[in-house]
Amino acid sequence: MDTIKKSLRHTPAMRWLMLLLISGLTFGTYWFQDFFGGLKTIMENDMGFTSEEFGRLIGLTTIANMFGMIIVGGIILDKWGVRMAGIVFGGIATLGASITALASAGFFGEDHSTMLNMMILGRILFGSGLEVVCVVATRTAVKWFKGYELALAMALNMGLGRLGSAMGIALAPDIANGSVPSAVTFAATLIGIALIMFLIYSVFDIKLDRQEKVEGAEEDGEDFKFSDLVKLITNKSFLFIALLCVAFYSAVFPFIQYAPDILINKFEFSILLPENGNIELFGSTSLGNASVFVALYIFAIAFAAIPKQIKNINTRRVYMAVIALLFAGFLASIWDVMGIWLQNGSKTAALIPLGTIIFTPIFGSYVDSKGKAASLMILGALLLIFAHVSMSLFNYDWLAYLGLISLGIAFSLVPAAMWPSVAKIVAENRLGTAYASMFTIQNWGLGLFFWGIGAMVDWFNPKIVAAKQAIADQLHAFNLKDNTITTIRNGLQDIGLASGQEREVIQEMRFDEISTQLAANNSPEKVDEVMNYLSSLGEIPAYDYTYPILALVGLGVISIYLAFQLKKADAKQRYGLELPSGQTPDDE
Ligand SMILES: C[C@H](N)C(=O)N[C@@H](CCCCN)C(=O)O
Repeated sequence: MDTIKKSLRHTPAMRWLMLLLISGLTFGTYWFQDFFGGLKTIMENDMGFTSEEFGRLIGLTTIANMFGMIIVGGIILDKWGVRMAGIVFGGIATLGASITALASAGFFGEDHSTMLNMMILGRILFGSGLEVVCVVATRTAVKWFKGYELALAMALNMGLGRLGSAMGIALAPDIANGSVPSAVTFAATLIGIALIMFLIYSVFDIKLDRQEKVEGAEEDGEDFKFSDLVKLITNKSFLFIALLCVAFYSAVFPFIQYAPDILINKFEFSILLPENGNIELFGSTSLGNASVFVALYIFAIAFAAIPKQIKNINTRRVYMAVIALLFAGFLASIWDVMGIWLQNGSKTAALIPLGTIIFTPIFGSYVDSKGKAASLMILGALLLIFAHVSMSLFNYDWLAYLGLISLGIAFSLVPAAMWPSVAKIVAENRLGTAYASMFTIQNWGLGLFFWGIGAMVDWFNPKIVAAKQAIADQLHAFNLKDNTITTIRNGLQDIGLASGQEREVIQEMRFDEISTQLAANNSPEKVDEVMNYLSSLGEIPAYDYTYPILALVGLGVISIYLAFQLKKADAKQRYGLELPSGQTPDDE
């Protein structure tokens, strides 16, 4: 007993401090993975990106993982332990993020292709660290929390990842303020800070290792083995769940990247928040807006993850009532601003990852106590189809909100049912191989759809793409500060007279209205601002997203087929996916 008392991880404050230190990497990498989603319009206006180039930048982030980086990372993790793996792969992610930031600021050259290619190089490096860093964080949580509040620690860590995604998407346009490099540099700095936090963690990790050796504790070894892989892929249930993982996540993560742009183009949501849509804290609107997300995260955890820790039922009820009251007060205080946020592309899209923080632990508890995992995956796939159909084939705001809510529920439901099911299908000593191979093929699907959706947007909207580029090029050619509204208008009229694909769109423009509006808006000085005005006036038509989203409906249909096949295979192979946690069909 004496030795147990001496180990750092047996002190609650130490465990939670360690969780905070390691979760920085989860938060920072998820932010960096997703924040470009909030910047797509600004990247088009300010940097001349097409949707295909945007998709290529995001899609190629997965390339190292497609070709086995997760497997290599897993092997290194097993050989070197969490400390070294975290430092090496966190370092690679930080280096990649820094290169992306420098490239976006024109450090390697200011021409479009140099910027794009160097940003891609940075993202490839970042992606090489990304997935392994997430596994490191999970393994580290196990190392410190096994025998203690492991489920809560994992929920908090995953929740911080989702919070990173949500804040990245929602706040990137505010941080950029019309200039992409500021937002990229901010995102890269977050990973840098997270790496420093991990280095501080490492000092405690060394100490724990010394202490735990005294206790004789070992890390749980889940090495990747090719012989295990062969056994896994001949198992029908595993095959169906792995393919479901590819199809489902490919319909969700890429959609989230494009969701702000879809809401802006298809449902006419705002690109930037109007002044009265900002919340101020200590004189800063970025801080104020960010604080809303942090508060929502705290409420989500308080509702979904903490009650399980309270054993006394009466205490739990009082606790829930107090949290509900506080939440109602908080909502009332931001009610008006929320109305404006729900009309803004990036703020609304950010609610999808944010919602999962509350719903995933709730569905996770349901799966633990009642089972029905395979049926819930079928339900999740159905919700996914509804979400994408409602946003591709229809044009109603209320239906889009319903679609987004369904997507948020599906995004909480399927992972909550899927990941514990893998643990039922696969023996514990093969779990490392199972997750590594699932993540590897998942990255093929993600890469294809991140890139493919952008390519499809360009493919189905050639005239709008050409017109946007011609207008942005013309505006960049001016020094807006030195030009009058009349010069801008005449310049736009000139390209309207030119030949080319863009001609049709530009000739439709109502130039008098453009001048009046630009003048009324205090003669904007940034290309991005002028482009946004033109879009808000309807002078630049919106992209048609129908077919790109319909492709995701196809993934939903594949998901539902796979979920049914999984249920059938489970009935034969008797893994008990429909049973509560800890029960097997033989117990019945
Ligand atoms: C993209 C990444 N490979 C992924 O699948 N992330 C999952 C979390 C998986 C956690 C498994 N214990 C996600 O839902 O973000």
